[in-house]
Amino acid sequence: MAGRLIYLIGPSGSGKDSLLDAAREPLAERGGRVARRVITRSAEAAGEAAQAVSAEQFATMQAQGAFAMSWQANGLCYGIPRLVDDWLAAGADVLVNGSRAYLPQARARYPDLQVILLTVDPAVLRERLLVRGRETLPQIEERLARNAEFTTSMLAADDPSLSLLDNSGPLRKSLEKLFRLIGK
Ligand SMILES: Nc1ncnc2c1ncn2[C@@H]1O[C@H](COP(=O)(O)OP(=O)(O)OP(=O)(O)O)[C@@H](O)[C@H]1O
Ligand SMILES: O=P(O)(O)OC[C@H]1O[C@H](OP(=O)(O)O)[C@H](O)[C@@H]1O
Repeated sequence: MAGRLIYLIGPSGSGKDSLLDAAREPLAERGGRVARRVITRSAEAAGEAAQAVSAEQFATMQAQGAFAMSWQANGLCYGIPRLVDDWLAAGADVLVNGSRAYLPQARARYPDLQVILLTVDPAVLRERLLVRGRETLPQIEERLARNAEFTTSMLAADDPSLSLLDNSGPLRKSLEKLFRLIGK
């Protein structure tokens, strides 16, 4: 039986990567997987959970059909490896760090995907981006502006297929909520 794609989205800085990192082991114990993104950013900024590539490498990988999904945002290219399709076909549930803008395309390709929207108090969000310090101040302001636009439109849409998960509190609590939402 095919597994389910769980598409985690939310503002930059809301904690998607942190939650995915925390979910990796407990999900693996239940037969699930967390996808590793390919991103055109430096290896240092990409961290362990993503593969850093140059723009040229990304274009080559894309031309070779290396990605199940790919998008551009924040001046970067993002790819989700084709490997996730093998995992899904083998029956594993797969968690991915997705893009809000790419949701319609993701839905078209995976009609049964489960969408989880992370929310976080706006003041907490700003603070988290500043403390993380991965982007410059103008880049952080751009991300906050992009987030404000999406948050308003996504919540206004009142989409019943969207599950909301508030990550304003401790990560451990959010992890418990995530596993409840995905029924694991
Ligand atoms: N529940 C939490 N409590 C406190 N700090 C948190 C929590 N969740 C995440 N953080 C911190 O907030 C910052 C942003 O988290 P993270 O990088 O996981 O966000 P993200 O949604 O993946 O962002 P982006 O989309 O920009 O990659 C990090 O410094 C992380 O340690
Ligand atoms: O704004 P939207 O379209 O939701 O997503 C844009 C992209 O930016 C974030 O990644 P990161 O902060 O660069 O790691 C998200 O995870 C997503 O891939």
